Amino acid sequence: MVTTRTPFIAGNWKMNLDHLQSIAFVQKLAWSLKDAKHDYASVETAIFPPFTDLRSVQTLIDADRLELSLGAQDLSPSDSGAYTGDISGAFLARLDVKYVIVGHSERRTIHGETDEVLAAKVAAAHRHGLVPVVCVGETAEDLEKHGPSAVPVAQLRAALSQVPASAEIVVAYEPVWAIGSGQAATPDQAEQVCAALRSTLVEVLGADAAAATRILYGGSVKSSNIAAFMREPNVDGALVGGASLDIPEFASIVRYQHHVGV
Ligand SMILES: O=C[C@H](O)COP(=O)(O)O
Repeated sequence: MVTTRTPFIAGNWKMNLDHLQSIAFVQKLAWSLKDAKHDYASVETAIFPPFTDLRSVQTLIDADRLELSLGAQDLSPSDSGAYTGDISGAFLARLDVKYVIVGHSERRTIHGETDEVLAAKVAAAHRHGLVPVVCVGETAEDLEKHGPSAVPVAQLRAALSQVPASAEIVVAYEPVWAIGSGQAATPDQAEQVCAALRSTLVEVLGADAAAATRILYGGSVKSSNIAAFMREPNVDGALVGGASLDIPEFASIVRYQHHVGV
């Protein structure tokens, strides 16, 4: 079976840009991509603003018919009730949010999220028709002790424990040591782990679902290294943090197909 996976470039704003800044930012990004005649069909482009920006950004996307996909940075494993500070997948779905990041290493380390919580969040996303972007990745210590693939593969298995083969997911391989460090993995390193993650998808979800699932690399992605990652057969896109907050830089990442030598 031949499956073509649409490349996916996602900007995770983390806790940056308030709701007013987000409007100006999205307008400028859209103009920049329009000026460059970006073909959204050839590279799906998504942004993941903070929760408080989602309504403003969704209204803008809707009013200006922008082809940007909207994502949220997290969701509650529960649907409603006494969970102070949590945001339900049902609320996100009402705002036309399509994707939701789960298991980002910053949630795992700062908020102590376990693989069990992550699996429950993946299930909650699917209950509300959201596509979870499941983040996995090893720390520098994991890398030294267990090699590159063991921890990301174990995290993926745990996250998939409640996923039916028919449900769409996106996987993001983000080595923790590469996030925000300026020291990206090499394309070879990324490919090695992404290939192991795809084999895991084959085992757990079956060959067809695995072939259709997009696997992203994340960790110090910039306009100068994106094209090399995208040449790898098992890397289908990128989850971009810091560089997604710089409009010319993010627009250049999104338009990697036009870089010289690609
Ligand atoms: O979600 C994005 C990642 O944490 C990567 O962040 P970074 O591009 O700033 O290294």
